[in-house]
Amino acid sequence: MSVLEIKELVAGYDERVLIRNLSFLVPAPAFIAIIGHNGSGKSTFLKTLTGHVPFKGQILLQGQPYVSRAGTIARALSYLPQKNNVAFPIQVRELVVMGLFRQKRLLDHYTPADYDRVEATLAHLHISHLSQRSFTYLSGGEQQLVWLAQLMLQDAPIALLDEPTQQLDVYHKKKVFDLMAGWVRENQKTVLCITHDLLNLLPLEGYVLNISQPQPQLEKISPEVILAHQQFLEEKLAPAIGV
Ligand SMILES: Nc1ncnc2c1ncn2[C@@H]1O[C@H](COP(=O)(O)OP(=O)(O)OP(=O)(O)O)[C@@H](O)[C@H]1O
Repeated sequence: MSVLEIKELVAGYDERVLIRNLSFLVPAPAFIAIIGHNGSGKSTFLKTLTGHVPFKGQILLQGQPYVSRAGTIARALSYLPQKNNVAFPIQVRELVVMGLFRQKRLLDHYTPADYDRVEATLAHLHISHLSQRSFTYLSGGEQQLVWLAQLMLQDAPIALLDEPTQQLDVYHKKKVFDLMAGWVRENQKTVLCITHDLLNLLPLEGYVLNISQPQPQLEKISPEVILAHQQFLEEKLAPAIGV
């Protein structure tokens, strides 16, 4: 059974098709970097996978057709959007513990054991010192690391991340790419990660999918492949064609 299969996917908005006839197969847990120019449709593709953008074609998650069972989809996917705002004051540990929501019933309380898992995850990300801080006062990069902690607790087999390293310094960018590589290698997760940080991909095992190309397909990461995509992306994006 494949982890993820996309067959002749067409997706976009009323006036614009952004993803046209995309097909690929991820047979086993893997890291997939989704790259492309600004506005090429990378976020649109992830939002298609989360059910927020209408599509034609087929999406199979762990062998199940996308439209078959909503519960299956929710359990299979975790998603970290590009912009994730919190409009109320909340402590970091309270925000991170919400990552366990799938494992809880509606009125269940979080237990001391749940908070132990939160602390262990924060420690794994080297941000234990943020645990008691108020989330809204953290820096953009610190907030991004907190969202990653919450995503890790969700523990879904397929993680979708929209530019998780966008606001991070070079040290933390590298750490987060190492972390995602670890999820694949040690926890058999599949990670689809939108990024503009092509150089960070060089040491990784996995694939790139360049949404700016006319026929995007999975290509194994190697220095040559990354360099070719870097050069491709340094050119202007061809204008998208309307429906
Ligand atoms: N809900 C929407 N309705 C109509 N058009 C939209 C909608 N959301 C996004 N778009 C447009 O679709 C295009 C692709 O947007 P998308 O966010 O998928 O690009 P992206 O590749 O993720 O870009 P970036 O690298 O800048 O994050 C953009 O031109 C955007 O304005």
